[in-house]
Amino acid sequence: MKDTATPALRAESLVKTHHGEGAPAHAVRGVDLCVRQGEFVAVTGPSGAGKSTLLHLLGGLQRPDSGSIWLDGVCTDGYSEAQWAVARRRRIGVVFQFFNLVSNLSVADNVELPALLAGVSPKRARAEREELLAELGLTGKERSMPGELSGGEQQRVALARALVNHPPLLLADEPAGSLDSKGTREVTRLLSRFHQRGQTILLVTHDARMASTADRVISFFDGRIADDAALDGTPSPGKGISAVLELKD
Ligand SMILES: Nc1ncnc2c1ncn2[C@@H]1O[C@H](COP(=O)(O)OP(=O)(O)OP(=O)(O)O)[C@@H](O)[C@H]1O
Repeated sequence: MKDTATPALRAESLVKTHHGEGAPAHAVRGVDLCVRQGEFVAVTGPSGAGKSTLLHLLGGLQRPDSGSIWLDGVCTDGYSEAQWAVARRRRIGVVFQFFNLVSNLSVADNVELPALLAGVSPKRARAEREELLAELGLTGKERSMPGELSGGEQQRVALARALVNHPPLLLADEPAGSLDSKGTREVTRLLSRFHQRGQTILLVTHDARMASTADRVISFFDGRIADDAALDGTPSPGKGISAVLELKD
């Protein structure tokens, strides 16, 4: 049985400084974070606050200068690239603003690829893909190439790809950042639907309506958590569902 007491994600004293051309950018300056199983957390904040860097650290796409990250209670200190790659295949789904689809693979192949890489049989990968594409309203698009789809459709394929291995945690960085308001509503509804089924989600977004569908909103400012709605002692108001119901076409 799933241990719901163990946080889906925990980070302690995370620090990351980028050394580029100019002055060092202190993107993450000591972040402690705990995300419960099944929680939907939105991270908001001004441009340059360090939100994307934080998500990259939590997904193992960049390494912290110091601090630790636990996935489902397992400490990732000392994880190799290969171990992070396995974690991203099995335990963390990642969706970014720009779809991250393989442009010369069909929709079907894009979605099945992570499953096949994780050792799932071709038959099961196909079944998972069919189920997800149907769920995301993409049946009939299997043979299309990413470049033949609208932005909203591409982002739904990216979601299918991120979720095909049923990762306990979904990290989404501005998943609707390149979409119009209709596409944003589509992605918002889908995230909410997956959350209602128990998916843990950590979402970075500039979109206030999208953030309002989460259980908890963290404001990130200058590399630090400036405000965390879960810290003020109020129980989660369950506003997520009502905010989604308010989203009209
Ligand atoms: N690879 C990098 N090399 C150098 N500096 C970087 C790098 N990535 C990010 N930075 C800097 O780190 C700081 C935080 O950037 P980050 O992208 O994490 O912020 P953000 O809150 O996600 O911004 P946005 O909302 O605009 O995407 C910024 O000053 C940025 O310029």
